[in-house]
Amino acid sequence: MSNIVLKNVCKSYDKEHYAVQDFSLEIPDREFVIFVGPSGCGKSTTLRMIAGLEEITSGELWIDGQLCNYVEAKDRDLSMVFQNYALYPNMTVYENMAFSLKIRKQPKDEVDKKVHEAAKMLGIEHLLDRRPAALSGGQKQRVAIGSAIMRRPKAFLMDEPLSNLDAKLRAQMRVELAKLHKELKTTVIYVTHDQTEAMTLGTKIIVMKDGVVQQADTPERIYRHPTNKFVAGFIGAPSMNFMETMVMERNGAVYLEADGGVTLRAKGENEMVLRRAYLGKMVILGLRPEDLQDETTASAHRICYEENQLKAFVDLREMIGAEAYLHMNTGKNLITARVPSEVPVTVKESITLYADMEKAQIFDPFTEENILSLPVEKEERATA
Ligand SMILES: Nc1ncnc2c1ncn2[C@@H]1O[C@H](COP(=O)(O)OP(=O)(O)OP(=O)(O)O)[C@@H](O)[C@H]1O
Repeated sequence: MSNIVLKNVCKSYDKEHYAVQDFSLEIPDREFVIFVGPSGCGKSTTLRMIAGLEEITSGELWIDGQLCNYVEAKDRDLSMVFQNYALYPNMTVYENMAFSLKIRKQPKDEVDKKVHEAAKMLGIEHLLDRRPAALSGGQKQRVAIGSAIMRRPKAFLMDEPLSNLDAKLRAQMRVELAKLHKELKTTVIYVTHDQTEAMTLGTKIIVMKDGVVQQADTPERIYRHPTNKFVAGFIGAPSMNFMETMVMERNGAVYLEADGGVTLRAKGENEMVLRRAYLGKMVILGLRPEDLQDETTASAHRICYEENQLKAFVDLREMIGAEAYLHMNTGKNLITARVPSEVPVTVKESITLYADMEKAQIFDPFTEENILSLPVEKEERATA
């Protein structure tokens, strides 16, 4: 069992800027936590502080109930996997994997058993006699992971372990890491800037920007209930569409009006909040590409109404396989829809799309916060 807690952890390298600011998080045992965010947002620094490779400027790090700020890296019982493999070039795969157990003076036959078990799990048994120079990138990464899992540490810390691999290998290793996590039943803290890795591997995702945590949540909630416009735009590919819209009330219903004659009716909790706080004001409407559908798909999803349709002109059609991305403009706004590739529309044609307004996200134009995350609304809904 291991439990890792960070309390208001800060890191500043130069006394003027914070690389990490006020980072608080509780990581229960067996969680697969992902730190994700753009380059320079503080992901690796946070991981390195947990590992003990970087000093904590202020705040507290607790591992299994022990304050660890000043505990040396080697005494924290954590195992780290780096992007650049960190293998000993003059040792064979077997020797690399056995190394951490040998220096702990474990019996030879036990070491041998563990190496073979891990090699089998990772599909590298046939490579045990080779040296790292004779391995491909994917094989080296498997060996690095194999070396890390020889011991059963309190947690595995992984810093972009798959970023040197090509797209196909990365996808394959992603699946293997997910399986490994299930088998090893150990906490993993994993740094990436790849949001597909974040969404598929994480049980919890921490989205960071400029050293500050923006949202710490499950992949589903990060995707469907982003706390602000940054998280909404960062997670999801193609990115969420954003449109500046004016909030209007007509015949008792609340509508969002954008340039180019776009008028969409607000639904659910969004409607409630817009009516109370935003009538006659601007807001930013966010719609994921898959929540803009052609007529046939919209009918199947029962979202085919006049009050949520918009006409757009197709600038580019990208064929992906089962789906196509339509890059369009509605006058002022550029938007992307993800539709079945059979939808018969080509470049320079216009198409009518239906927005699934139940799934729309709406952001305050000044704070860029999701209007459903505003404190006043939280209070009111909590007491409703
Ligand atoms: N040793 C250092 N000295 C000074 N500044 C540093 C040092 N290491 C990192 N930084 C700064 O701290 C900030 C966070 O860096 P960090 O490496 O944690 O970002 P990251 O999110 O992991 O980025 P990337 O995805 O590019 O690896 C950056 O502004 C970086 O320039």
